[in-house]
Amino acid sequence: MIEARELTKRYGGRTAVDGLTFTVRPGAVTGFLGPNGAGKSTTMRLALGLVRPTAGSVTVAGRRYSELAAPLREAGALLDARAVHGGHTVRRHLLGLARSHGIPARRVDEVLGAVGLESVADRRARGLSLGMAQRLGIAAALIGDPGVLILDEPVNGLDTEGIRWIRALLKSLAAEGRTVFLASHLMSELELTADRIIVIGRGRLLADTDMRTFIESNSPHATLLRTPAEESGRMRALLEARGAAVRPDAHGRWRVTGPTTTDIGELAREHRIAVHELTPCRSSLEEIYTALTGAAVEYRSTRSADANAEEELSCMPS
Ligand SMILES: Nc1ncnc2c1ncn2[C@@H]1O[C@H](COP(=O)(O)OP(=O)(O)OP(=O)(O)O)[C@@H](O)[C@H]1O
Repeated sequence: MIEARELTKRYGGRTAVDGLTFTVRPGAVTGFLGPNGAGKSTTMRLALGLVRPTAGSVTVAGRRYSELAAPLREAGALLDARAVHGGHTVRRHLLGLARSHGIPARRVDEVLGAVGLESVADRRARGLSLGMAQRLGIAAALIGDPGVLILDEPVNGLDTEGIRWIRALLKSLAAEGRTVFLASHLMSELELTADRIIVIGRGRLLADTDMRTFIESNSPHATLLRTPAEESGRMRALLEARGAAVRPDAHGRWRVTGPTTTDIGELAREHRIAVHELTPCRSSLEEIYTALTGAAVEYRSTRSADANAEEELSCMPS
């Protein structure tokens, strides 16, 4: 468990983290999202005792990180995969960590196996690809078999196989009852991996909810409908007579807002109109996130990427 209460960090006149209160619970992967400069890394550093809060508090496993008797056994972290002595071999790096924290050396082979780095155990860290360095960082985070994992962009540099691997790993760690706190810019990946989501912007909390609720409650109540061309005018009229808003989409379908998907299907059946497609809409995490954080983006280009945020959210099959 990670608990932040009114957590605040100021650097001079700049507020990086602004009164954040949230709880990251065990047994789930919690995604941590926010635009560049929103304060994610600072929050993670505060949780790991690397910076001190200006006000408020953050605890890991019920204590401030600095008060943990065996920190690596309580919380493992990956903040910067390249922050490793380049001259050390993979094995030596992990052995050093284990020895300095009273962790048995056999644990090194276990974590090397868990992250798939056995074959490069004797290679120097500076010769590793970014993807391998990420795996080494994850091995280091796991070395104390901790109940809490704090991972800042662990997917960076991983190829498709690596991304699938880390997704399965994080889900299995959460299923074992661990707390997994994961910052990532890869929305589609986070959507697949995280059970819960915490969104911040300019240091402030914007959302703290489970992923499904976040997507469902922020998605448009709309349905895509395709009928045979000769029936589409009649279908539209029937829908509009019931107060539905009906617009064509770019693929020759009606986008229907108002009635439920079930009601639309029943209406078509009642009037003996064939239905070739009936798709309830939901938005992607990325679209909802862009709309939510539009106002909280600190560094934006003049031709802003969120210029489209005002536009209607798209439709993906639920
Ligand atoms: N050591 C520091 N000294 C001064 N300002 C800092 C320091 N660390 C972070 N900041 C500032 O605090 C704010 C939050 O930065 P932080 O790195 O936590 O954001 P982030 O959400 O992790 O961003 P990114 O997605 O780009 O990694 C930024 O405005 C940053 O410039």
